[in-house]
Amino acid sequence: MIEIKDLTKKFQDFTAVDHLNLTIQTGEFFGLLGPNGAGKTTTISMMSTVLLPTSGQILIDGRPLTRSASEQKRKLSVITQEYSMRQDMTMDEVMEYQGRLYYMPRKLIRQKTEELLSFTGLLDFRKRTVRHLSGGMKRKLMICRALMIDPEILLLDEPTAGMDALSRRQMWNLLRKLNNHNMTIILTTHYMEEAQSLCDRVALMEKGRLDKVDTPANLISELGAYAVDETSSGQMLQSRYFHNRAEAIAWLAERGEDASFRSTTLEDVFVERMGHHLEKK
Ligand SMILES: Nc1ncnc2c1ncn2[C@@H]1O[C@H](COP(=O)(O)OP(=O)(O)OP(=O)(O)O)[C@@H](O)[C@H]1O
Repeated sequence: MIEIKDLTKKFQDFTAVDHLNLTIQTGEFFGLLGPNGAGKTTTISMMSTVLLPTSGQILIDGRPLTRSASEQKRKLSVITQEYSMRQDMTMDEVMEYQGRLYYMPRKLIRQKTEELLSFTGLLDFRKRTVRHLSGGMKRKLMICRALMIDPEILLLDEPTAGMDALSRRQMWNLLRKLNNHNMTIILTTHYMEEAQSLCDRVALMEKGRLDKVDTPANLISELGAYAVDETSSGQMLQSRYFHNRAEAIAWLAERGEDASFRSTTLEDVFVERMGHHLEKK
């Protein structure tokens, strides 16, 4: 279990993360969502101890996470937005280098490399250098590298940013597989469809503060699970949300041609909640 308690990060006078409180259960698939600058990456960076909190703390299984808490740190692996890998190394070499960093025996390094590259569908490309990998393959390789030390918790900062729809879905399947092996996964994403499809619960952040934490289904049902989009001359005007299907259909009938009916999505929740906050600026 991960407990984030009153976690705050200031950069000089600017507060990037403001008294954040969250509890994430073991085996949970958890999403950190929020507009640009909400504090998601800063939160992930504190969870990986790359950044130190200004105040507050993070507990892993009840014990404080600090830079020197090697037992707690070993439970976590982080995958950042940057491809922090040497371009001239092959996949095999990247994995071997990682294993050696953690003083793993050679035999175990070879065995885990085989196992992980096969698990992620990269085995056929193991002799390729990083320079010659596609963006999606590089991200998968970063996951393999992060899994080398058998972490219990995987932190991913925008794991599918810039990926095409097919590669994104492959990545989703891979993350689901890992989560099914009881790995706790925490990711940040700007893709609401991704969060809705993968996450057990999501936290909506805005300006460093927590706005709401819940399951995507609860957030959607709170807004109203039935949506009617109102249009005029093919232009989208606004969406209305209904808790009751019959009411939504009645409204649709009233609007005639200038409306369409659909299910509400997490993206609607995001736009409604975050748009509201922006208007208050
Ligand atoms: N090293 C730093 N020094 C000063 N300000 C910083 C630093 N790192 C982040 N910030 C600021 O903190 C705020 C939160 O940044 P963060 O990168 O955590 O946001 P984010 O939610 O991950 O955004 P995005 O979705 O754009 O990646 C931003 O306003 C950012 O400019």
